[in-house]
Amino acid sequence: MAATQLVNPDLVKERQNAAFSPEHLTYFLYGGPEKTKRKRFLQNLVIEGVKKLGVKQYATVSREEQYEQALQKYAYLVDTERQLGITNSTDKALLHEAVFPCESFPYILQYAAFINPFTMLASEEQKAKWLPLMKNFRLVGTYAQTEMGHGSFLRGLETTATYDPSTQEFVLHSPTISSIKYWPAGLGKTANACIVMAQLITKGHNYGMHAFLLQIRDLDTHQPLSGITVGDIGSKFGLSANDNGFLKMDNVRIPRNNMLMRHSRVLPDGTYIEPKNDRLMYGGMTSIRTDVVGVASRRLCIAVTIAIRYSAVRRQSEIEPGAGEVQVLDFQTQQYRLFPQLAAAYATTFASTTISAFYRTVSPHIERGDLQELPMLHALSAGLKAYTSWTCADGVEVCRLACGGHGYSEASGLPKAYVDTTAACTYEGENYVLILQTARYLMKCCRMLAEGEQVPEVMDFLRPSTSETSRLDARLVMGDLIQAFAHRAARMTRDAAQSMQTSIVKGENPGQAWNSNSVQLVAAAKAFTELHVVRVFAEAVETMRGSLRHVMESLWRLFAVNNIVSSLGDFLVDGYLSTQQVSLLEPAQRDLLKELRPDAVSLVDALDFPDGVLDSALGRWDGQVYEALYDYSLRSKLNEKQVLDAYLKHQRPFMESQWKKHAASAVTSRL
Ligand SMILES: CCCCCCCC(=O)SCCNC(=O)CCNC(=O)[C@H](O)C(C)(C)COP(=O)(O)OP(=O)(O)OC[C@H]1O[C@@H](n2cnc3c(N)ncnc32)[C@H](O)[C@@H]1OP(=O)(O)O
Ligand SMILES: Cc1cc2nc3c(=O)[nH]c(=O)nc-3n(C[C@H](O)[C@H](O)[C@H](O)COP(=O)(O)OP(=O)(O)OC[C@H]3O[C@@H](n4cnc5c(N)ncnc54)[C@H](O)[C@@H]3O)c2cc1C
Repeated sequence: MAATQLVNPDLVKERQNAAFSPEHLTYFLYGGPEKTKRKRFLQNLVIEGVKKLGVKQYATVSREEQYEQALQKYAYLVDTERQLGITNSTDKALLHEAVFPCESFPYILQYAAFINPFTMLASEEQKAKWLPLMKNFRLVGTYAQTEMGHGSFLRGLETTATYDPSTQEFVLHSPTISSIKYWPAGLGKTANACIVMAQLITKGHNYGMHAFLLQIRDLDTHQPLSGITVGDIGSKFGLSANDNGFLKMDNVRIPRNNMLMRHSRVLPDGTYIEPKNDRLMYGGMTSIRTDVVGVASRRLCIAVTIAIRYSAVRRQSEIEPGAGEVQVLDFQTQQYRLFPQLAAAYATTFASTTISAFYRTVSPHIERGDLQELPMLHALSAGLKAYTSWTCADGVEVCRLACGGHGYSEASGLPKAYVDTTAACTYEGENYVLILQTARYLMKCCRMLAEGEQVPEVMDFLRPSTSETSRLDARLVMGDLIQAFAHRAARMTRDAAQSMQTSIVKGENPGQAWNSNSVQLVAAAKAFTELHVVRVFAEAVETMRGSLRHVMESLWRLFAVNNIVSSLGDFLVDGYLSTQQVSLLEPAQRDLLKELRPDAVSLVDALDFPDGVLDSALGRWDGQVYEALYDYSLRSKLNEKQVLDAYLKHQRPFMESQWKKHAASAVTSRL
């Protein structure tokens, strides 16, 4: 930040009073001083670069302009990446975040869900042929899986790819209205190609969902190809700059070699060669789910930075009559709403780092055909995607509400952060559907343990424990708190397994038993995922030292205590926590709020978002919120003219007609 920048005195004081060095925490988060320096260089570079493009603030332009600006910004982003020779995913993510702060963009799936799944599913020969075209944007693509009628239940997809051996082509077809591909990002207007997921039919047999590369538009004119009907699905709850699209295929013929043939193949005569494991087809989704954990977590980090800085600047009401108005952050209720979001922002940050690392470790094994860790990766990535997107979407909304009236203005940056985060609860697998996949894995581990088989180490919490009561006391020892989460997850998992068994004994088939116990199964899977998050947050804190360790341990404790208090029944039902132990928690929670209060602003400063990423009048580093809000309002499109055409067209005639009617009746009444 510029040294001469005029900073709100309350924020200056907050920063002076911190008990730890936020810079050290920033280094911890971004991998050390050098990497932090690089992060700042990259983000500031593109924030300045975008300003020079002359694009207008997201919230002040129409959907069509948002779309156009997003294309313009993306072209600038890719040029910059290429000029700087950037290829690693961390640098790329930082640049994307700075160019598209909490904003979607039409090319969002070019790498995430076009090039990546293609790389996983295509043969070496196919990669050699098409990857260069994809990487150089001759082919701009998306992932077309969801249909109007089916998104969750992939076996229900209706699009067919029927092999015709006489021409050695597949015929892609949308047989019904419900089979129209619907929702894929960038499909409406931007993509000229896509990966289409369709039911593969050869020699009269349906072999289930497979991936095909389909060109949908002419590479030069961009007109849709014959047999293709494609377009934008229309305005949505958010993500306005994205042209999520529909696609109808009317007997579109593609060469045999457009089926992605790394794992399964169709020979020229139509013979089907099976994959080693049909779950490999789902690999692309697992990769995106791990990314979504990070995306959601960054949104909450942004929201909590905005809300805490604003709460330190905003003064309203008195605590002691006559003593002057206080910073709203001094109200206990404000701390009670915001500090748990701050803790969750850090918790989900560490969860994201660890699931990405796990994915990077396991994916080369999967590539080599060793699928041993795949079920664990699937269960954990599905659970964390659901847990994090729920936690972060709810958290962003809490932050928005905690900013009072100004939180409702787009100038706060919070509405767009919310619509962007809540979308993550649905895309890449609806959260309930996904967390039930985690529950499926828990049930499998219970069975394995019952049969004396080995389970992965992370699932050891399911082994019967010697202690059925907690040792928790007023010191809130980290190990005791973690043990409480482990006990809850194990008990809820075993109870769900037991209920399933009871349903089966009563005569329900496995599907019915699953459905009649699914509320319990979801609760167990959430408890397991929360245990994981609590653990990885604790592991990160345990590597810290000194004053940083002290403050982060308090934040961790707040996360743990807050989550116990908000699901107290889970911990009390079997007497694991006593009422006496529980009675310690709420006072401890209040003490933690008080303890964290002086460090709150520095804890969000450490997240190190430049103003260009926050894109918020309320969350600015310098705290000059009223100037920024006023400036935003003056730039409203409605203020471009003093008297609008709409006044002449609708308002004045309406007022005149009302007045005339009223005057006439007044005259009549006088007669
Ligand atoms: C950054 C922003 C980007 C935004 C991009 C958004 C892009 C999108 O939204 S793309 C569309 C995403 N769509 C989805 O995620 C669809 C969700 N549905 C599914 O994944 C599946 O239909 C699912 C998993 C729910 C059920 O599949 P189904 O084959 O019926 O599974 P099911 O019978 O429950 O399980 C079969 C086996 O496969 C396993 N399995 C399922 N998925 C996976 C996977 N991804 N990896 C490994 N194993 C898997 C199950 O664990 C199960 O194993 P087991 O039999 O040993 O227990
Ligand atoms: C912003 C956005 C971007 C998207 N981008 C893409 C994209 O690029 N490519 C793409 O292919 N798709 C995309 N999608 C589609 C998305 O992946 C699906 O919408 C999502 O997987 C949910 O499927 P659905 O819409 O069929 O929901 P449904 O399954 O119809 O969900 C409706 C309700 O039924 C419940 N339900 C369904 N099945 C079960 C079950 N087995 N057990 C319990 N409850 C169940 C759900 O929990 C939910 O409450 C996008 C969606 C959005 C909103």
